[in-house]
Amino acid sequence: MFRTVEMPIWALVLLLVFAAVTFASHFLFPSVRWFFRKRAERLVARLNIRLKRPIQPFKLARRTDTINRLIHDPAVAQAVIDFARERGIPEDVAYETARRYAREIVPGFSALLYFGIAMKLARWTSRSLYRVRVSGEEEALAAIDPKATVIYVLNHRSNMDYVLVTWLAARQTALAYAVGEWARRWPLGPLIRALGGYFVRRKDLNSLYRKVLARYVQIATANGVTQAVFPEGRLSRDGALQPAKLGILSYIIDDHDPARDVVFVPVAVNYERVLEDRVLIAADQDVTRSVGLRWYTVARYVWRHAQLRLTGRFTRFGYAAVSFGRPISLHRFLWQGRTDAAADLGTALLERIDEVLPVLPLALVCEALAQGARDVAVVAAHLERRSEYFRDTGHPVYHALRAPRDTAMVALRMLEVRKAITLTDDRITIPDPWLPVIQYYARTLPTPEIPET
Ligand SMILES: CCCCCCCCCCCCCCCC(=O)SCCNC(=O)CCNC(=O)[C@H](O)C(C)(C)COP(=O)(O)OP(=O)(O)OC[C@H]1O[C@@H](n2cnc3c(N)ncnc32)[C@H](O)[C@@H]1OP(=O)(O)O
Ligand SMILES: O=P(O)(O)OC[C@H](O)CO
Repeated sequence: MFRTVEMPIWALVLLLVFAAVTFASHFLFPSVRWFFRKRAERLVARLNIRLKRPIQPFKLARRTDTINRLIHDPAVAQAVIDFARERGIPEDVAYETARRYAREIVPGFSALLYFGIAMKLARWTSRSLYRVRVSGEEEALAAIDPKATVIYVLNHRSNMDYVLVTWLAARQTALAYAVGEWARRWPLGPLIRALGGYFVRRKDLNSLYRKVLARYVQIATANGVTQAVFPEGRLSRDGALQPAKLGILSYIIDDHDPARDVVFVPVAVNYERVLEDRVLIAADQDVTRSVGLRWYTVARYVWRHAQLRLTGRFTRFGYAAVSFGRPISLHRFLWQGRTDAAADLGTALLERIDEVLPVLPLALVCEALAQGARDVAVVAAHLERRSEYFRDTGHPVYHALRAPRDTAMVALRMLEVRKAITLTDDRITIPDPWLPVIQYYARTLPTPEIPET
């Protein structure tokens, strides 16, 4: 018992490492986890007093519990059996596939990360890049039944959309986004999950995957989780609004329980400078239409941006405007009787986004240029006329300065800084490679009304 034992140093080190790991996993990690859990619970309790729409217990459940709940859902269990039969594979293999899908989809949520860090970062990023303007938020949200599940429905212009809108919504609630498979890569994947985003695949979908995704969306909706969806399903490549993808909307409709209404809040976003504009335009001209954004392109951009800031040469990218439209109550929408509710809802939501799409000076200037104006006075006259028109049709119209010529000049200077135009006295020249950019911004204006014949 008390005899001395000799052992090589490497074996002693190994022994100590094992002992340390065992100690940490049995005593330290649980208490550290418990410590953070307690802190998070206290934070959630405080937040839920302040937030208009408190964070739902479902969102705070442990990720493994939600995954188990999802794969033991009766509809998923049936889909597992059907999938196994369809593919001629054993049921336990199909079951494992369903579990893999559930693990891929289900998020966790860290209130500490979301409200403590991400929202501060989102506010700083939004404000330091843009002059942020918001309209219609109070009116849109005031009349919504507090028991209803709210789904924010946004047009997709830029990766800034969710940064901006999540920060703006943080006074009301935490948003859970449907996030494309592009963000599954490390380190984005775990980060987005911890911010409550659930992953969706946009291609290679099979019946089992669809069922797992559909049930996740339905269970979250039934449990009151406030969500955010980009119905266009991807970034607009040409600046115009795209037709709605109906997947998520149809899942929500299919499981609608009149006892808990679902209210869709249209949110329209526009920028005077979309950070990815040229990448999107290039994607629009590519056969695959995929965005060729590489990490080193982003790193180079961030580096140049940092240089501009450090040398005090950075000026903000003009306006970023967010506007809230008229909400749609699903209960009332379905009550009106529909043959294709998903298609009708998708169209109605995009129309309501279009209805409140913010009108920014740079877009009006680009519209004039795209129509052939090459003189500052003509551009200014166009801006004045079109601003009035859009104001009359109920769109939020933003002007930095009152005089149309001054407003037009601010936008023209922004284009000049990018070398998208040259200004000689009052004459404007557009180098050919920049024409698509001018047309892109012109298309960010609300959809022109089709004249009656
Ligand atoms: C600095 C600090 C930052 C802080 C910040 C914090 C925020 C931290 C979060 C990050 C946030 C990131 C945010 C990323 C933003 C994106 O990644 S956007 C891209 C991902 N999101 C989306 O795509 C959402 C909208 N998309 C959908 O709903 C898609 O439809 C789906 C679900 C992905 C499926 O894809 P799909 O197959 O292309 O879908 P679709 O053609 O619409 O049809 C699917 C189903 O719809 C149904 N359907 C279709 N048409 C109809 C119809 N007419 N009637 C009835 N049903 C129909 C059917 O059930 C159909 O299934 P089948 O019966 O054919 O099998
Ligand atoms: O536009 P995509 O298809 O590249 O999807 C990327 C995401 O929508 C960006 O948020």
